[in-house]
Amino acid sequence: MDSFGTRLHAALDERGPLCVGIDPHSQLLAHWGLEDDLAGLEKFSRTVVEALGDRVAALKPQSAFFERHGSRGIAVLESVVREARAAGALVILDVKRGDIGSTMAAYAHAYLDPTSPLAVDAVTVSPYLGFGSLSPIIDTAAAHGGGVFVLALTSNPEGPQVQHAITTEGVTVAQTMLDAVADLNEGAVPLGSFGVVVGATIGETAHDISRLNGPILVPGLGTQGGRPEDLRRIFGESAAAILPSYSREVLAHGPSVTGLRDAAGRALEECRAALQPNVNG
Ligand SMILES: O=c1ccn([C@@H]2O[C@H](COP(=O)(O)O)[C@@H](O)[C@H]2O)c(=O)[nH]1
Repeated sequence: MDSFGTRLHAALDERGPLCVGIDPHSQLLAHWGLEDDLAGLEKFSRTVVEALGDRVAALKPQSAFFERHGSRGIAVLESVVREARAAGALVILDVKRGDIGSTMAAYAHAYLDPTSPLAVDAVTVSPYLGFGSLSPIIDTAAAHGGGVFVLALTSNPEGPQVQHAITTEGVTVAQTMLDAVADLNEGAVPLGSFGVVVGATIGETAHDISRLNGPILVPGLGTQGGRPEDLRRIFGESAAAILPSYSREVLAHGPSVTGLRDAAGRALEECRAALQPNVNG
């Protein structure tokens, strides 16, 4: 199998820069006229896959909203992942795992070993037990063509307390993570499989992402206040492998399949326009 970086590069070319999150919030289930139960969870998630699985580059189920329904919620997540991948979307499981290395090896098996029932294309991980603790999941991704997105500069207002802290090397914690991911991607063509998460809400920061050679997953758009225009301002020339991600902003247009497709189409066109190279310099 091609590497995740290669598959994502092709998906961005073919389908454009958009990831849609599958976040079955109780409020969204109610808005769709569904009960906050297993049947509601299943109907909601399957409708998103039916509407968008054949057209967006990536779908990003948020594991928490499935976990809250217990083991049967996880079973729904398994089938949603299978259906989304069969429809041609890459699946990024937003699960933000981070633990000691030996436990990370078990998470790696759960999400990135193709023999696992919950195998996906890529996962989000938290590096705040130290970047080295991620080695087992990075190795598993490399062995099986999977991807890993490392939290660097998150979209929530509390993030800078940790991520902007200055390390003993005199750079921010976030810059340390950005540099460590860049090292993993060195020389990868057309795109490395190791990405970072950088929120669209981070505003002006002096972080350098230019060496990354990997994808940047960008949540925080729409409901959290980030706008497509922020993408070029934040990423500048590193805008080549940006994967903007919307959840509630698009999901609020269901349960109509057409409503979801139209909302995703608008988001895609706005992001595409914002990421277009500025020919006038
Ligand atoms: O920095 C981060 C990392 C992850 N997220 C996740 O993305 C979605 C955002 O949902 P919206 O409805 O588009 O606000 C959600 O699953 C978060 O857990 C993030 O927001 N910020």
